[in-house]
Amino acid sequence: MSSSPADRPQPVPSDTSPLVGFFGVFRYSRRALELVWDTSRALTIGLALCTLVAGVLPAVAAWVGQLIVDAVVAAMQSQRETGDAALWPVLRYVLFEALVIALIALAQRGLSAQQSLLRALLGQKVNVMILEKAGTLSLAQFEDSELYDKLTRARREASARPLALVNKTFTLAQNAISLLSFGVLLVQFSPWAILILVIGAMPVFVSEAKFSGDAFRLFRWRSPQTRMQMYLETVLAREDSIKEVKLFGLGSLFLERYRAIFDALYAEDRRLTIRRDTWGFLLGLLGTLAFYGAYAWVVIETVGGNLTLGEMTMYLMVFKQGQAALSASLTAISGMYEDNLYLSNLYEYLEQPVETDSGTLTEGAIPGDGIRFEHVGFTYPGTDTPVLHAISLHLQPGESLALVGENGSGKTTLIKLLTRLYSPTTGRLLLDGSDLREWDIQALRRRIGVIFQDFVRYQLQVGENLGVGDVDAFEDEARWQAAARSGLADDFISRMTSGYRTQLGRWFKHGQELSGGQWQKIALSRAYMREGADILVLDEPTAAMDAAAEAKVYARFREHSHDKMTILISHRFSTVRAADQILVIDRGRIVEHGDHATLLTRNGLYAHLFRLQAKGYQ
Ligand SMILES: Nc1ncnc2c1ncn2[C@@H]1O[C@H](COP(=O)(O)OP(=O)(O)OP(=O)(O)O)[C@@H](O)[C@H]1O
Repeated sequence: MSSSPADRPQPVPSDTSPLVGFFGVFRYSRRALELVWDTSRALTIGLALCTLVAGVLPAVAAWVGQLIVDAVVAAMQSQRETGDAALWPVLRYVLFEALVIALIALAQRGLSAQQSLLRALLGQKVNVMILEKAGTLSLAQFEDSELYDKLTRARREASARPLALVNKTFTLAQNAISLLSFGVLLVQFSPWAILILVIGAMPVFVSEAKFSGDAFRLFRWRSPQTRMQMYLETVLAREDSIKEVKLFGLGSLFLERYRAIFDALYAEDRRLTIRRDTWGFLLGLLGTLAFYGAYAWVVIETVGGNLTLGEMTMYLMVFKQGQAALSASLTAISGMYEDNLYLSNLYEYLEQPVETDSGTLTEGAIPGDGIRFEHVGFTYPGTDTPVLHAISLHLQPGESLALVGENGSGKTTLIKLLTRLYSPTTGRLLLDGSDLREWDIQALRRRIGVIFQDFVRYQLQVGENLGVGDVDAFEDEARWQAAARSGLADDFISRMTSGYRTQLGRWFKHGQELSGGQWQKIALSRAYMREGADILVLDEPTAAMDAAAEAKVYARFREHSHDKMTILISHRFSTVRAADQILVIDRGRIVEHGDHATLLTRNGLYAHLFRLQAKGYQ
């Protein structure tokens, strides 16, 4: 299993005291409540009201129960003494109790109806928050495995967790209200009875708090394993990886690894569950013992004539329901730890600091100066080895630049710096005389049309796959067609069943798949959608095309780019040789720089590689 530093279990705050742990369950309740409040005030108020009603009414029902029994006893006595007893005084209490029970049912229905409405609204709200935040993160942040982990976990449980936490907080409140109102009734019997009940319940509370804390820590600690499980699920069940999984027979190997991770996690879970439930049961017995001790006390007092039958009925009901309320509270508390874990993850993700795009320039200090790299060096975040060293170059409008170098020499990285996906670690990069960092990021990106080797194959319509190249013309059919003509894609698109409206990819009905070369033509056309761009960057755009298509692509490219700056990355010297400047990069350094003729006469690395490839074609 991978064990990069980011994957290692993170140190966990050691708030091991059970009480600190206990109050920890409320850490995110306030924030969850705010979130729910922002989502729908009416539903939140409704939820709170129903909680209150459902919390108080059980005690009222118990009290009415007492009134019924006492009224029955009085009526029986009057029947015995006078041979007549009025029924209404008894029946009105029965009616009242029926009303109270109906109200409890109404409150509970109200709770579940409002909860399901809130769940839908909240799921949508949290998902939008997560995705909006994703739009503000830098590429480097996306590549940070820990942040990515937070993002995926936040998305997986977006709809359920915040509401679950609010529900459990409310359940706890409801049960606390019930317990309090039971207490009000019970205190008339004896304050000692309450004390006995509270003391009896304490041990199980403490143990629940301790084990829930352990579970919380366990969840956090095992996050890398869970992530690996999620990854294996994706590889085993996604159409883009299934081809290799089948051909290499990886299915059982990966499934085995998936099972092994589960087994290890399950063993830990089982140990914790057994310990938690054994202790829960033993300590719970203490509580039960206290309850039934108090129960026996009430019975003895009634037999001794100190309590009426009605009071006895009420107290017994209070004890029974009190115990139920207590165990519901415990269940809520242990579930709240898990919800807290989710919310801490969600908020850590949402509060991730974003790099501010400080620049505001929409025009450079020296318009027409072009692109300048001045001693640019770069090290990827989270690594120590520089991948670019002291790169300097100047590209003017109308000029073309080709980058040549072995795999991993740093060509794509250079483009990532130019497009400000990253900023240089040393040196600076200028466009029209102004540092890229001073440019307004949108203005800068409008000027650049780029296709990376790993361009995206959107599962959208063909036309939309072109339209993404310029969001302002996303739906503009005339622009799609013009771009497709420039990218040599119009031919095959017009032969497709629904032309530009054909759905691509296999995820949706009637989706069609394209060949590798056809996809590249789509990507190329996408770059041509950027009509305002005067910097065109093609990172190995023709690797999957046949030779005739490639020759045509470059002829068209040159037509388009006579007044633009073009940067081309290619391993094919037949395309590289036409560039005005050729930069040969080796392990992040410029080793040769010049045009084709100059570099051949220098007889260096370029000449060597060129001849090697030419020989291959003979
Ligand atoms: N996101 C990243 N994080 C860390 N290191 C990276 C990242 N992307 C690339 N690298 C490293 O940077 C170096 C340069 O990679 P780059 O993609 O720029 O090479 P390239 O010249 O474009 O290669 P190729 O010809 O294979 O496309 C490589 O050593 C690579 O391992």
